[in-house]
Amino acid sequence: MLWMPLHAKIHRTIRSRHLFERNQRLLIAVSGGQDSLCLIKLLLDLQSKWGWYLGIAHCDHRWRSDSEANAHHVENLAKTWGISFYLETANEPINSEATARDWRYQALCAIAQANNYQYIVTGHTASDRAETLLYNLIRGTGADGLQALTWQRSLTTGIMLVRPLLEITRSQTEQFCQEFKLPIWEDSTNQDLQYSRNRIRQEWIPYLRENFNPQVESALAQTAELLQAEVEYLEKAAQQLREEAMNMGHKEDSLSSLPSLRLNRRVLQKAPLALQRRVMRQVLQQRLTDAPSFEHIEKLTALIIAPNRSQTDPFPGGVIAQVEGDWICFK
Ligand SMILES: Nc1ncnc2c1ncn2[C@@H]1O[C@H](COP(=O)(O)OP(=O)(O)OP(=O)(O)O)[C@@H](O)[C@H]1O
Repeated sequence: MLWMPLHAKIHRTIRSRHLFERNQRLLIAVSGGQDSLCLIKLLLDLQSKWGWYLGIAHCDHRWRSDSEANAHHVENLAKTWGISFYLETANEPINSEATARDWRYQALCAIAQANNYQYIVTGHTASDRAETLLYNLIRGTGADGLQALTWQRSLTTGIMLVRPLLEITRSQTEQFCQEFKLPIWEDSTNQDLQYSRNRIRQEWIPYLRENFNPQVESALAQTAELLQAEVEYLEKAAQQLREEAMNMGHKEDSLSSLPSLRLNRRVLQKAPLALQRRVMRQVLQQRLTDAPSFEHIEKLTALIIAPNRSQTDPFPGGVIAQVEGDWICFK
């Protein structure tokens, strides 16, 4: 077998980041595009060293007219390689990117659960990470959005999503596919510039590459990597602070199943603004059905030093927060 630098790199990444152990069952999400083909070929070539059992899952969103042919194409590849193949087909065509993603992860989890896989593996690359970072930068998400795509994430109990290609760029996966003559299924919608994701990929990144930094994708992916560790650290610190601020403030509310909540202002006043904001966001995340907005978090954070009896406007769902001496109370 031809062993390329990419094989060695992925082998090292998997080992050093503890992405998988030996003899595990891995379900590989294969669209048929260059990234997931590169992924499955790399894992197949490493399979004997690690003793994995590999399966391929494909999701047919029925979005494109060639989607059924695409699914057959992936199925045939699985047959050629002698790997189990699982197909989920949407009941009706899904034509929005966000809905397609949600449905896809649900479908992949269902396949994994039914067939006893603990890992779902996708072909997201450093280029995807760079694009996600830029996309979230212009939406104003802060560090949490800029950490853009993590190596591992729990999807549901007992099932992890793992992305081993986060340090490999799209031009590397393309070159790898050419080298091994892997039959890439070209996704026609990737050319469609009505999707902001495609405009970032086809217009913004090339502009940055040509005018600012030839390695811009790796540079942005590296930024995401640094931010990931920082976000993790800050979230843990905020969680500890929240627990400290809630201490003794935790009393059962007889009218609701949620414990009524109060936060101690003296504890919060000693903390840096970065943690104050994170505590407030965590609290709101638990209380609101939608993700809390920047304004919601700022209003609540302002109560930490506001005069007694100050209060916020109602949050969606009607809850308000009010200062009662040393406490911020939620009603
Ligand atoms: N229809 C699908 N069926 C199975 N897995 C998918 C499907 N679409 C995407 N994935 C998985 O999600 C990853 C990221 O998907 P995304 O749509 O961002 O990229 P893509 O352009 O489809 O990537 P690729 O080059 O692998 O096709 C893919 O690498 C693949 O692992």
